Amino acid sequence: MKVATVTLNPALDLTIRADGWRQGDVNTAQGAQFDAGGKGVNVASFLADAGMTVTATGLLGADNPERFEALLRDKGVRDAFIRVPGATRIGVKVVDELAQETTDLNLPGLTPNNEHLQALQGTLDALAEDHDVFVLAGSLPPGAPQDLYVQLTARLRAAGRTVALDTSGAALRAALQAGALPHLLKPNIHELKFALDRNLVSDADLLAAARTLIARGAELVAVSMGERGALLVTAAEAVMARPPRVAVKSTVGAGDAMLSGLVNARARALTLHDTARAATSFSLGAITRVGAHLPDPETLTAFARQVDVRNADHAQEV
Ligand SMILES: Nc1ncnc2c1ncn2[C@@H]1O[C@H](COP(=O)(O)OP(=O)(O)OP(=O)(O)O)[C@@H](O)[C@H]1O
Ligand SMILES: O=P(O)(O)OC[C@@]1(O)O[C@H](CO)[C@@H](O)[C@@H]1O
Repeated sequence: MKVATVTLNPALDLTIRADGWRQGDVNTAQGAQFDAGGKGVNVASFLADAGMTVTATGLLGADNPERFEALLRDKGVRDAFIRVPGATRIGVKVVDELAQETTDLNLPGLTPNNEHLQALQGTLDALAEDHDVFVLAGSLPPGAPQDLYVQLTARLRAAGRTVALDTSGAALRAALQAGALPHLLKPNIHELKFALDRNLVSDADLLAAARTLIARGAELVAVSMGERGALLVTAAEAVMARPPRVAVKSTVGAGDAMLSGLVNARARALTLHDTARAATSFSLGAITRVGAHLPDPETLTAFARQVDVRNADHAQEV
């Protein structure tokens, strides 16, 4: 199975470790590192670590592509990014390991023109010839139409391809209102509340919301809730996956790892219980290191064993 990830608004992530830092103070930091990032780039990196054949496309700034090129080369991911003038945005991530907190400062990104968007469409049409799954992930770049993911999803579905979507804000709202929903959706709970304009208070509310999306054509909806885990819903089943407590190095990419685990589990035709376990183990692997990399298979298996997965039809309040 071949997977293509689509990152329209990648980011060069600058992770700064500053234990005990305080907003508005002069703070001392322990260290910093740059990583090629953006949700689809992270998914490509996780899936390559899981042994899958991956192509990464999207829009990449021509002025600072080196770290992205190096990551894709090192992981054996095919680079099908369209270069656009300017530098890819920086995403600042301040990690406080003492407080176990990660703070994100995401810049807006480069503005593509019509030519870039048409070139992207051409690349996707070509990839749709022989790629089975398309992962559309991350925010839209400034100036892009809010229904861009709706258009891409409709076209890829019409070509018979499987589509997974993880986005936020107005782009997610548009995607959830569209006629053709993606097969796989992984919003976090805040993104889902905003997109549906509903105050989802209990597990029952969440389950009902996910089921409306399933009724409208999605095959799997995974609503992630940070350290509280994730609710996974299909037409036949619903499960709640609670992670164990771990020492977090950075929560950046936790959701991307979960999405990668869902895609990987689908390729392996796992049951929903095993999918929940595997996807959560990917997230645990991601948050126990900085950068979008999975640990060795033994560590992943050990994490998977520690995930508490139960039927969610009679779940407790979240
Ligand atoms: N602090 C934590 N402890 C244990 N597991 C966590 C923690 N944070 C996240 N996870 C795991 O990662 C999964 C995805 O996390 P989360 O809901 O934060 O995704 P997200 O908001 O999409 O993340 P991002 O946008 O940063 O990639 C959770 O369902 C959970 O299994
Ligand atoms: O602005 P977006 O696209 O919503 O999020 C961008 C981003 O926070 O997502 C990844 C983590 O999920 C990071 O690598 C990146 O900086």
